[in-house]
Amino acid sequence: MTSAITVALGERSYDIHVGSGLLSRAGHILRPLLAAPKVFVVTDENIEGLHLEALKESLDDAGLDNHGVVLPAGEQTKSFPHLESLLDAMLEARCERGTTIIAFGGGVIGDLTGFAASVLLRGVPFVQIPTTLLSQVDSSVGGKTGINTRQGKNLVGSFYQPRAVLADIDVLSTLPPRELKAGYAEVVKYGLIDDPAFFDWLETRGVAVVAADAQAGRQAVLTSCRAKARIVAADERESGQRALLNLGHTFAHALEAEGGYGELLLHGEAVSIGMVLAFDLSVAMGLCPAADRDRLVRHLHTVGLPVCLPPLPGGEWSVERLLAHFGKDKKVKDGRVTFVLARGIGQAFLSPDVPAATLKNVLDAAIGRAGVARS
Ligand SMILES: NC(=O)c1ccc[n+]([C@@H]2O[C@H](COP(=O)([O-])OP(=O)(O)OC[C@H]3O[C@@H](n4cnc5c(N)ncnc54)[C@H](O)[C@@H]3O)[C@@H](O)[C@H]2O)c1
Ligand SMILES: O=C(O)C(=O)C[C@@H](O)[C@H](O)[C@H](O)COP(=O)(O)O
Ligand SMILES: [Zn+2]
Repeated sequence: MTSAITVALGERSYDIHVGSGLLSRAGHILRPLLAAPKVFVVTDENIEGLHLEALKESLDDAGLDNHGVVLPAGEQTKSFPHLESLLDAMLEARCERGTTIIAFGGGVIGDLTGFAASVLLRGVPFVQIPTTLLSQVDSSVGGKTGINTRQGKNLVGSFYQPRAVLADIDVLSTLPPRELKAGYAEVVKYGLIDDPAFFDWLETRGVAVVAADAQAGRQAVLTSCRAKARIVAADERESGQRALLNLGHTFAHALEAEGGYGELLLHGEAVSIGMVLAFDLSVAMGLCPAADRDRLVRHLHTVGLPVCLPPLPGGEWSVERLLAHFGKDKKVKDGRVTFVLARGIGQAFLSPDVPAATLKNVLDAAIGRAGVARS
């Protein structure tokens, strides 16, 4: 069974299709949405070996003229050099304004491809076919595209909405366990933001989600996509409430940058640690009961996600360096970072008023615990 969730954005509205067997029907689902029969598929080398043939067959069956490129897998691909070679490949294949670009992969492929589509010929249509849990529950929806730069994570990019999202939950069966768990961190995020009942559900079914149980996975994807669609429809360009989707991310992006994008921590793992730090900060500011922070730590630990900084290979974590990354966060206004804090599970809110000393204490304590188990 397939469910469709609409991201309501006026003339830029689109559907997120969630279901089983969608890959084999992709061509027929997409055909009526395309301006021309030419498509250009962007994927990575892991997905190429596992799922690309099935997608190509489906596009051929629908009479689509398909071209494409296979990129290296991993976070390092979300970079200027790969953006350049991707745009070159698209131009070489004679992509036109009516050609639809298909991002077939995880968040790395989706973010890079969406950005390329937004600048190619000043904007060509694109579609997301997400293949990781993280990309199905988060990155394929909402139109944030971009790359990492030397200065920081996602600092160059665009808001550019896809024409459709096709989340085939069957493809999650080939995802390595570490990747499945990393994606699960973004699922937990929705419970923490404003859905305590969903967090309760995750406490009973989360272990099944990270064990690749299809029914639990489908439910997690559907609930997450509904939450993201609602938030994005209300605030597409993050002028307010959309920033709640950044819960844990100011910390996470700094950890990812310090750890060498993708080398030490996957994005979802960094988000897991970052959400704990956001709750630590909320507790330290006297805003959140410690019991809620402990409940979050327990749950993340139960599903096998990190809750503490890992040791930094070849160096030491530094409060000053982390603070310098925070200063480049996109939520900085008049030199002050807006943090996503919580009054409890399901009660996230935005605050530009975090005392510097409290933040420093929380970071000092986290660095002191680096590599140490916490429960
Ligand atoms: N745009 C947004 O709103 C948004 C939201 C969240 C995260 N992100 C970004 O997403 C990125 C992380 O995405 P990700 O976690 O999907 O990582 P990813 O794209 O690197 O994919 C993870 C790994 O899984 C492999 N893979 C993908 N699908 C597979 C499958 N079905 N079977 C087997 N292997 C498969 C990939 O080749 C890769 O090695 C980060 O750059 C993050 O910043 C963006
Ligand atoms: O869609 C959003 O909005 C998010 O913040 C989702 C995040 O999970 C995602 O990691 C996003 O890329 C972070 O955005 P950024 O603007 O902080 O780079
Ligand atoms: Zn994220």
